[in-house]
Amino acid sequence: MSHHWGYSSHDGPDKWADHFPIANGPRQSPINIIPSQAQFDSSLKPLKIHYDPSTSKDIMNNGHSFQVNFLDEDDSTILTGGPVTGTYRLTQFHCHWGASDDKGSEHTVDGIKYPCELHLVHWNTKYANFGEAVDKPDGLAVIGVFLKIGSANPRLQKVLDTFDAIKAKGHQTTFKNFDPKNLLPASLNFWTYEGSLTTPPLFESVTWIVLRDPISVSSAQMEKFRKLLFSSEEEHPRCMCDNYRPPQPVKGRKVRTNFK
Ligand SMILES: NS(=O)(=O)/N=C1/NCCS1
Ligand SMILES: [Zn+2]
Repeated sequence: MSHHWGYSSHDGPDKWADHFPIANGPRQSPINIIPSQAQFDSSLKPLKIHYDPSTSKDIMNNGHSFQVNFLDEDDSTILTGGPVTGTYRLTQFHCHWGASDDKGSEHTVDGIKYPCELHLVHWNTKYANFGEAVDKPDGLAVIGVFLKIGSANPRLQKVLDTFDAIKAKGHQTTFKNFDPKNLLPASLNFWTYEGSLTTPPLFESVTWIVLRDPISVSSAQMEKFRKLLFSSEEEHPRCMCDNYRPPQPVKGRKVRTNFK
């Protein structure tokens, strides 16, 4: 039975352990990244990202975030290299953000919160599909990209333009020929560590690849994220914001980097 969870005081991150005890596990995400304590690892290979825009399918409001879904029946849109072994297929991307520009990211850097964090979710093709991979220790690889307040980002605009159509929970609309590679910063310098989903069921199945450099987003664009709703059309409207989990205990884990 799927347990209801959310981000408010009665069903938010502080309550998740009630139904998902792994919330207090040894490799939970997100974490606060401390660059001075991260270790350069020369054995890390360059991150290889091959995304085919024709695999983008639709965009939906799942009541926790917006989510862009991809066709993942073949190796058209994949991640290889970096910290991962083998081939991981992109299945979806989504974001986490705050009610104001001073918070919203899940990972933090030296305690700094960004207003938004993008997650590109990939699953290991050694497993048959996402559902098989999602709870395996090497099942997923998620690329995290920080968004920083600055000039409006034209590459986000196609996503933002769908928000009126997916305002309420459960709404979905087609979203074709979108290339998520355009949402990545110029540099693929990253921090990597072994972690978990940051939303229930919080499986400890994610190799995190957090890019060092942010992409830009304007305050006006952030205001459009905040017009989305956690609630369905029948419910009292609740603004979709502060849908982020705060940093979790590192518990001795090492964070590696591919840059000095
Ligand atoms: N935020 S997250 O990407 O770690 N959480 C997820 N839950 C299901 C697929 S990705
Ligand atoms: Zn996420």
